[in-house]
Amino acid sequence: MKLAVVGTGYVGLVTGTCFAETGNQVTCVDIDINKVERLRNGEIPIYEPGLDVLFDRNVAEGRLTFTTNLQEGIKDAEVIFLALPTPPGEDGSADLKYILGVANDLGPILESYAVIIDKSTVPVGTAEKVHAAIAKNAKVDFDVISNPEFLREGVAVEDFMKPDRVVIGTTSEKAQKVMEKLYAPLVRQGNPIIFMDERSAEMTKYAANSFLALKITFMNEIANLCEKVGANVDDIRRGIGTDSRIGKRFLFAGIGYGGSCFPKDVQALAKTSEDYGYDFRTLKSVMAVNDDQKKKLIPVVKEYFDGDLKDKTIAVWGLAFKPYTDDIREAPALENIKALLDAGAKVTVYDPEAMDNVKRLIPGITYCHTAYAALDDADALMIFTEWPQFRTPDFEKMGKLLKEKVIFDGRNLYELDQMRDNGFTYYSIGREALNVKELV
Ligand SMILES: NC(=O)c1ccc[n+]([C@@H]2O[C@H](COP(=O)([O-])OP(=O)(O)OC[C@H]3O[C@@H](n4cnc5c(N)ncnc54)[C@H](O)[C@@H]3O)[C@@H](O)[C@H]2O)c1
Ligand SMILES: O=c1ccn([C@@H]2O[C@H](COP(=O)(O)OP(=O)(O)O[C@H]3O[C@H](CO)[C@@H](O)[C@H](O)[C@H]3O)[C@@H](O)[C@H]2O)c(=O)[nH]1
Repeated sequence: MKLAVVGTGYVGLVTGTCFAETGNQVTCVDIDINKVERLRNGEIPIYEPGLDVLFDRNVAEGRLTFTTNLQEGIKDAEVIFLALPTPPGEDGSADLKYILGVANDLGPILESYAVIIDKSTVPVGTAEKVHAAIAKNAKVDFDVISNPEFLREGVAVEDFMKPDRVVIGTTSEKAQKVMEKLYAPLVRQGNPIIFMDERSAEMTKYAANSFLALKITFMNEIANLCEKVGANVDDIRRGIGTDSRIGKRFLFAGIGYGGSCFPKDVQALAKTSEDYGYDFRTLKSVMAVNDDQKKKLIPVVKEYFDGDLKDKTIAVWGLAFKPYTDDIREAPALENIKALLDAGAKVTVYDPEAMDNVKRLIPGITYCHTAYAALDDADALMIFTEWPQFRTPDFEKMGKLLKEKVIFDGRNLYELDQMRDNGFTYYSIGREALNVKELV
């Protein structure tokens, strides 16, 4: 099949590459000239494990090409994916200007029937809006359908190639047949394609992300309560996660959820609810609790240093919003680093992939080549991303480099006993009282 993918961010690039891998002819379109130039030169602008092998193969075999020209990109395409940004507008709703902008441009240049697919995360009713925008100037028949994407950054290729399910929102039988053919190679293991109407598919995506954000937030609140009552959230997680009705995944308490999706999608669903006159109380709580959770460790650090961080150097391990990505959108590390700087501290950081992205945003901090270099002469360590290389460090070396053997861990990387045995003062999330004076 001939496919066009408009937008070559995370989703567009993974969608294009994976569908080329399943034998389709794919042209990716982006307005960012530099990005298209880099892609044409064989350079992948994002860090995503496993993508490079598929990318190189499909470029080399001529199934994956790139252009900045929409008309050239969609020529003869039977399927056109819109994988464009939907950032939060000022009022929290998803901003549709990129999607509707491209939809307006598509009408006059469509030359034959095509299925136009909203791959971006878009609010209920968007397929109808995209249809109307194209129809204004279209001379040929077309369908607009919803096909939300559920991939996670860091494991995007696997999520895409072996999806738990594919959700397709369309009432057109013609479009349904095209989608069955396109997705056939990806649902071989028996995972279903679930067909529904466009509005339900659009809602499914927001419901999935909001439910996962709720699950994490609930565990973060259990963790906060554990600190008060003297219980350990790790045990609670094991104790409830083994109940198959609850499930083991997305129960890890920490420094709050971040990333390019959960924060904006929870906010957008809350805005949709407001627009339709529904008071979605759990969503409001999720947002408020997560905002507080992200800032949770700063008062603990301040109290440890008797309220004064001036002349203190805090080492930070982890900038990305989660491991295996260089994405720093809504990463808890950023807010915390700014709070440290505001309090007069110096900050030294290390992240295996995300430092270049942060350099553009936060000047005035020291970027180090290794995790240990960040500790040299620092007064304390804070951890914000659970990169595997942080899990089994050389504690003796850490103790020698740090001025004080104290760690504030937003990701619960280490066992409490292990840290006591190694002589560290160790604060984590939901495993013992965070009252500094009681612990020191
Ligand atoms: N990142 C994820 O893990 C993920 C997962 C599932 C769904 N989503 C959703 O998918 C959508 C895209 O997300 P993303 O993270 O890939 O976005 P992104 O910001 O990484 O990339 C979007 C791309 O679109 C390009 N673009 C903007 N306007 C354009 C235009 N007029 N023509 C062509 N290209 C244009 C940009 O240059 C950019 O390369 C969003 O709605 C997001 O919520 C993202
Ligand atoms: O038990 C957990 C699991 C995750 N997180 C945090 O939650 C955030 C999001 O993590 P994850 O869902 O793994 O990353 P994303 O790549 O943002 O993926 C989410 O957002 C995508 C964009 O919509 C969806 O496609 C995916 O299905 C959905 O998982 C990160 O800050 C994680 O640290 C926790 O705090 N505890």
